[in-house]
Amino acid sequence: MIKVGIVGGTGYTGVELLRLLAAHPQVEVTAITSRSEAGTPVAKMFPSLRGRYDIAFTDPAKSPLSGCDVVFFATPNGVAMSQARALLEGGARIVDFSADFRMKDRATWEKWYKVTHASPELFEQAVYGLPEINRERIRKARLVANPGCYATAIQLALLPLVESEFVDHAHLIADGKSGVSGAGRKMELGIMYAEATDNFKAYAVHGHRHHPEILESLQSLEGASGRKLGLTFVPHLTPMVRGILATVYARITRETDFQALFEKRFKGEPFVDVLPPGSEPETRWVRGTNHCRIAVHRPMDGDTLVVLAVEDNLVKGAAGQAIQNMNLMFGFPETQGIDQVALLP
Ligand SMILES: NC(=O)C1=CN([C@@H]2O[C@H](COP(=O)(O)OP(=O)(O)OC[C@H]3O[C@@H](n4cnc5c(N)ncnc54)[C@H](OP(=O)(O)O)[C@@H]3O)[C@@H](O)[C@H]2O)C=CC1
Ligand SMILES: CC(=O)N[C@@H](CCC(=O)OP(=O)(O)O)C(=O)O
Repeated sequence: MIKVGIVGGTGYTGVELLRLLAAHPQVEVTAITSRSEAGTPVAKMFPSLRGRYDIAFTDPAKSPLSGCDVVFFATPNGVAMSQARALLEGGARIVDFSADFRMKDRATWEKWYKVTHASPELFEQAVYGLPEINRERIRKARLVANPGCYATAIQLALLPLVESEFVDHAHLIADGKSGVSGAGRKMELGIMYAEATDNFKAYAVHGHRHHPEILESLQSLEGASGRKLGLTFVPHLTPMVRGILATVYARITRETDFQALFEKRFKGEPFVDVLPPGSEPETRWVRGTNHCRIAVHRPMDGDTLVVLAVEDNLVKGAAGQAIQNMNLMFGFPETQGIDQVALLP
């Protein structure tokens, strides 16, 4: 049994982490922080967790995390980078949901996040937490940077293509559609019910912060070395609560069996499911689960490959992937606590 601390337990990814950890047999959640709800019992704020958690939210300023084996930061950008060092020195391992440690090129990171990084040495040491590319490094890591939700779906859809030589790597296109929970649990005009429901829009078309994250990570793959990748990424907000559908387009330059390429790449991956030919995946096929389901298409037998990937932004895109990383870091079975089946309808 390991002791778990959560910073930011009242947000969407924090409460999703609590839901999933409630079913994990090898963890005890000993501290959950919130500045706004300090003192409130967890089960009072989230009655769905009644009978599962017998503790209250604690003010993070009261150092409730000492003695934890692992601390999850389910907090906005900027929090983990100023608190990680002390926790690591105290012996904890960290999984950060935010973007604080996701990249290696600090100048590019600072340009996108418009701050100077508070822990440059940890920025270098952190391991990017996408198990499908970094499993062995994650096992040994003390600090894991959980990828962004768009970044997870889009990279999984692109991995077999970027690692091989069958498409034009300079002109890849990724179209991302996200549910509103992707924006977090906060008051903001654009995500209010009357603004986001019965509506559909693109945003951050000029540039989204997951774009450099995706490019840097894919560029670092062994199979991609030396080749310059070009990606156009356009995110969209859809009137659903959870889920991401990523549609990726690539121009075919050499013939191969693309279905077989994807099946081979993800064979044995517990959370990536390459669907049978002709499938058109729906976000509800993965809702509440840690799966990313992928379909490979070649419309009209033409020269453009279309890859569809669905994930739950709060699970494989955040809390579930964080637990997958924790399982790897602590030598637990990789699927422990995160082998749920989606709820239909
Ligand atoms: N939503 C999603 O689908 C995804 C989110 N992420 C990332 O995960 C992180 C959390 O996202 P999400 O759950 O949506 O965010 P929310 O806005 O829903 O929740 C943020 C949480 O952090 C706490 N918090 C805020 N500021 C601070 C602070 N300065 N110090 C300590 N705690 C703080 C809040 O509680 P309180 O204010 O009471 O302290 C709250 O519990 C973000 O970095 C986000 O980018 C990553 C992938 C997907
Ligand atoms: C719908 C929506 O608003 N989604 C968020 C992405 C959430 C996420 O994963 O972003 P981080 O990099 O901050 O962790 C966005 O586009 O900003």
